Amino acid sequence: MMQSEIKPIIEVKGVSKFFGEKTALDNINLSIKKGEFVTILGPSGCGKTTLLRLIAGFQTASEGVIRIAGEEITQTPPHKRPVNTVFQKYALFPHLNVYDNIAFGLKLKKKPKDTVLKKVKAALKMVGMTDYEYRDVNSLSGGQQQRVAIARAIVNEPEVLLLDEPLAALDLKMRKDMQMELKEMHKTLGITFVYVTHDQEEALTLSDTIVVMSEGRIQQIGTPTDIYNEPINSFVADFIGESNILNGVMVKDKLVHFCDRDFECVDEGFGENTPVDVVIRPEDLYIFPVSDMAQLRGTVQSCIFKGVHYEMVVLCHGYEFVVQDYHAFKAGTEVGMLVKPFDIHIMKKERICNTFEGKLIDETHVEFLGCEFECAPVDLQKVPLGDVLVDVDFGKINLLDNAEDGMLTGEVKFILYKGNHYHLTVWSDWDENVFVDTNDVWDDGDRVGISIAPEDIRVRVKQEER
Ligand SMILES: Nc1ncnc2c1ncn2[C@@H]1O[C@H](COP(=O)(O)OP(=O)(O)OP(=O)(O)O)[C@@H](O)[C@H]1O
Repeated sequence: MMQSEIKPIIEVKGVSKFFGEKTALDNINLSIKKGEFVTILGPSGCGKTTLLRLIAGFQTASEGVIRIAGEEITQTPPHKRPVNTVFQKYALFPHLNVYDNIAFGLKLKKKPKDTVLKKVKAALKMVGMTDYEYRDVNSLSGGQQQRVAIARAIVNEPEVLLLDEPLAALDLKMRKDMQMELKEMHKTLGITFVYVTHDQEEALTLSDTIVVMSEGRIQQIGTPTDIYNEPINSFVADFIGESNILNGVMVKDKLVHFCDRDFECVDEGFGENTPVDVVIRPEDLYIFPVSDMAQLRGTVQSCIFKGVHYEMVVLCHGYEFVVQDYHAFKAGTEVGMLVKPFDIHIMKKERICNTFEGKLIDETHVEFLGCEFECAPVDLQKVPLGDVLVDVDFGKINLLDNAEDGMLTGEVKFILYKGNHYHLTVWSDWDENVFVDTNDVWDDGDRVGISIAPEDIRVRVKQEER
């Protein structure tokens, strides 16, 4: 059957979830095909567990519709949905042995004893735990307990298996083994797996389709290769594997400028002289002793062995490039670098400065982000009092160690290193993102004060929306 002919088993349409003021999910649209292995991937707090819980029925959507196998189940309780969930914590009954844990659901449904026996044995075989049926679950290792949890979920023959970071509590070796086994199980069972993880490598290894989420929204849906090779924006590029992400300017079709020179690339349709993000994977930079062939010349800052390859940081035109190669170039070495047009990925910038909705109060005061800011005098003939837009450049937002010293406060949520500076997303306590370019080093989760000088606040007319 053609891929496109396969009916969706799960349809999520316009789904949002609010917890009080907090938007955990914002207009999610997702269609999952029968038999697919779909991974929902994203950093902590992006809403992936909430989405899974809505599909499972442990929580209800604030807006939108969820269908499973063609039936609307938005308000259907969990036990009436054709799904089973495996959680990160094994959630086994400690007073029951392995057999009784797995048989629990079947016994509840009053299935005949010999059917229960047959099904439990088959499930145990599937997870590689034959002969463990009479063991006390407390005597099992973490990995074995998780296998029992999976057996308990699949014994009910659900149409969809939901897995919420099921391997997160296991050590690295066990996790890798279990990943392979899960993939095998998926193939053998032929049912749909919806898998939640924050581990990009796990997502790339396991999935047919990856759904990348950030801040309650879907950023990109695609196959692992699509997502890795053609990330849609710098967030996805950074989240999926390591990348060099630089500010550049698309000069014209197939020509991009960064690091003080033009590079041929394959991208088109960005217009002329358009600011863009340029993404180059560390393995796509060729590094060699400096020669005329070099497009970029730089000095190696550090070189560490990573097991198979070396990872080097090369300082070049004030930008730090991460380069991976099988050959080591020692710190201090002058090197040349080359990148093929095909390996330069161009991404549209989602924004080039902060734009906030605000209210002009008088000639020198404007309200936005929940505060009243002093601004440079505004010509009231051109910009009347009332609703306005306020632009502030990324580099003109000051972050302060002492949160109380700011005009408002926030939390550093996402850090992107752009070769010669950091681009931060700060979630303000006014529940709006503030984007900041800085050379200072901040950590994810840092509480900060935010201040803006009056001369850096640009007020403009808010165009009537059509
Ligand atoms: N019951 C709740 N009440 C209030 N806020 C909640 C509740 N559940 C989740 N949230 C908030 O919704 C957002 C999304 O949470 P969710 O658990 O779905 O994220 P996640 O991507 O699964 O993160 P993690 O990997 O850390 O579990 C978070 O900001 C979280 O604090």
